[in-house]
Amino acid sequence: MKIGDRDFRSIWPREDGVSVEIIDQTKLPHALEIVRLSELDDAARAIADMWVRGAPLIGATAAYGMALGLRNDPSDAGLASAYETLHATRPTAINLRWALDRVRHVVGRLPQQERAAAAWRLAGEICDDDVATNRQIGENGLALIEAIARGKRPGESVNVLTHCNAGWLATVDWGTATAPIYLAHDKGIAIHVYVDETRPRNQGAGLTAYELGNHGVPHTLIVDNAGGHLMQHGMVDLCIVGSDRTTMQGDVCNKIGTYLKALAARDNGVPFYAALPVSTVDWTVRDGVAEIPIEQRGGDEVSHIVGMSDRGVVERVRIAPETTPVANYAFDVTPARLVSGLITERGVCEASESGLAALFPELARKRA
Ligand SMILES: CSC[C@@H](O)[C@@H](O)C(=O)COP(=O)(O)O
Repeated sequence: MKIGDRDFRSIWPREDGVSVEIIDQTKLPHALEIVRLSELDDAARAIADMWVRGAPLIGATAAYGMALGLRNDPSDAGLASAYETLHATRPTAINLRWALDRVRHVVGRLPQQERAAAAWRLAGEICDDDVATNRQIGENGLALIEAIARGKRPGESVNVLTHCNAGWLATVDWGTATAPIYLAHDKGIAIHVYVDETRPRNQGAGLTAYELGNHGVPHTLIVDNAGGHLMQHGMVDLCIVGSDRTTMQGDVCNKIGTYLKALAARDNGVPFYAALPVSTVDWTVRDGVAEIPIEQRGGDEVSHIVGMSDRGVVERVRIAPETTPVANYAFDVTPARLVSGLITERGVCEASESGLAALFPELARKRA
């Protein structure tokens, strides 16, 4: 996707063939800073400190991290240690484990001298596949938007609400929740997006609004608590969110606050979809509420806000008393019963075990 005149992916290999570059997303939307990752620890830090974030991009970065680690130590111990270092960075997004398992499975069988190059090639394939997958998710989700657009009067927009950033910055390109939006907009369908700010890290305000703005998609930033009100007043036609881990029965784990949007959507008859690649499905987990580990992050993210002052300086300010105890749950689980459907690369299915199994029989069978 474009930033200004330049086409970007969210991660790309450098021509030197020994390092990758990423956009430091903690600096957006105020500054576009590109960071080079040359070592395993660089990749681990980029994920843990959320220079890169979003489930598919975490996986892609981890795959490159394995290649960088194996370059220094291709032994079995080096492979295991790279896996563990990267796996420990963030607990909830399953794409991390998916990418690490894939690399370990492929390179673990190779002679040590071939491992780093093979991991590097595989990381590139994971990135390319992610782009194609998201584009396909976009095509499949586009049909939902087109169906709503057909019922609109001339000049009326389809209003979509999204939470957090499941855009191209969360993937390698296109995004999951945003891919259908970008395709609809590019096709000339009048579409408008309500963007939840997504406290505490404000990925909606800082990243989704930035992306949509760069692509020329009409959008409005709202506070996290506004969604229910908008839905009550018929201002939202469709909710589309991403997912960090979806269980085999269709429970959707995503950024904290997603569940409340789904409840409001159900109460107001608004369709609520999650868009995700199959790499986000955890076939080992059935009940998301009981089984998915929810990341808890530092209290500073809640007790402070970061933004650019009118003087053009990025500042961090406290909004709660110094002694106030803080809890910072980063994700929640929306039970499948509240999800209208899952938009995947193979089509849209019911959020249920049978729905997922119908689209991905080979994976459902393997895990049964
Ligand atoms: C297309 S990715 C979907 C999710 O990863 C996204 O909605 C999300 O919750 C990201 O959380 P983050 O904590 O910014 O990594």
